[in-house]
Amino acid sequence: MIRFDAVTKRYPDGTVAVDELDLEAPSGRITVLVGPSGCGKTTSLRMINRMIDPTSGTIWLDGRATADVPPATLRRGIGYVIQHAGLFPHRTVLDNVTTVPGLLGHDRRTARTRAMELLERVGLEPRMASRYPAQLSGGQQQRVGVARALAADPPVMLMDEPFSAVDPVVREQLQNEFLRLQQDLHKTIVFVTHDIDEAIKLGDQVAVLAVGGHLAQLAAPAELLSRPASTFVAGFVGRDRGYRALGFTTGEVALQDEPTVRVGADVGDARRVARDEWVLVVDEGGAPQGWWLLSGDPGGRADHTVEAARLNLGGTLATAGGSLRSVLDAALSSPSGRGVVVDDDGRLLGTVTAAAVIDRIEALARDGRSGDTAAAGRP
Ligand SMILES: Nc1ncnc2c1ncn2[C@@H]1O[C@H](COP(=O)(O)OP(=O)(O)OP(=O)(O)O)[C@@H](O)[C@H]1O
Repeated sequence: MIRFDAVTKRYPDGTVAVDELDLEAPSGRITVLVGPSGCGKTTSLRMINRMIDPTSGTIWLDGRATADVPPATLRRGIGYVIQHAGLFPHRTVLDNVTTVPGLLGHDRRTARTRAMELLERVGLEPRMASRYPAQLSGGQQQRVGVARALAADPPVMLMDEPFSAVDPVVREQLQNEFLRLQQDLHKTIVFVTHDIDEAIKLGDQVAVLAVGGHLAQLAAPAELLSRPASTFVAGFVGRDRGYRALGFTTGEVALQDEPTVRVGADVGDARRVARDEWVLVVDEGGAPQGWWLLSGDPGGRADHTVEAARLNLGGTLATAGGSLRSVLDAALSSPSGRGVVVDDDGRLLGTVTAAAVIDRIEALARDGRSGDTAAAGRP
């Protein structure tokens, strides 16, 4: 665990970047520091590995005051990833990873094998190993940065805006892979971002800092969205937070039976079972394939069967036990107005209307709770 105890950083010019900060980052979890530009996120992060020393206060790492540990020793147990990855431009990808201090003590072959494993782990193909950083995309460079930080297998990782320099699609991929990696590795991570959506997606807990290095709120993402502690946090957390909070809320919504036909069925059969002009079409295994519009059927066609090519694929699928946000989205995006809910194997369980989801949300709100806001839940 990392603990900030009344930590203040005043720079020589008098700027107070961090002011009496008290904060705990639990072991094995992701703590995100988020806040507007200049609120002291980077300063706080760099005080953990002593790139910056606090003016006053103490930072504890697993019960030891970091001020008592020589910086080089401290940093062996702390990986550090920054924006643009900070790779050595004149070294290959492989050399960038093998030359970190944690691997230096090993013989060349061991270091190389470990580096190749790490590159694979972060999703890079072996052929990338001989390239130079400039020959990689921004996203690939960030992956190398993560691999390098993991090289010494440090229990702690500090990450300063590691995914900010890439486009939104790559960014989302990197975030998802990072979460998958953390499920295996259980590192103690302190992650800095200015992007509240990234904070909410990645953090087990989120610390919102205000300019001057004050802690405005420390809470799990769902709590931050549903109960911002001040107008500053509410403003920072931003619009749509009621809807986004649903991403952390699970709750049983009663499903209705949905009549279905198979791909290739006779349109007459579809008409017989249909509840309205939309019929849900499933495959042999009962997995939903799309919706068939009866009134859109030209009639009198020779084949006159339900064809896969003419299905409406507009609706998203929700998984039973998923968030109410995903169920509501399935309902709102369905051409029939009925959201399709499937089991973990993708087989149809039933459908649900947006009205039913809203009723459920209102009932939960009436009960004064926000469903099972699991700390581990992700939107
Ligand atoms: N070496 C320095 N000397 C003087 N002031 C500094 C120094 N480094 C940072 N600051 C100031 O300390 C405050 C906090 O800076 P810091 O970089 O920690 O903020 P940040 O939240 O990470 O900002 P950003 O999101 O813009 O990177 C800012 O007002 C900054 O100008």
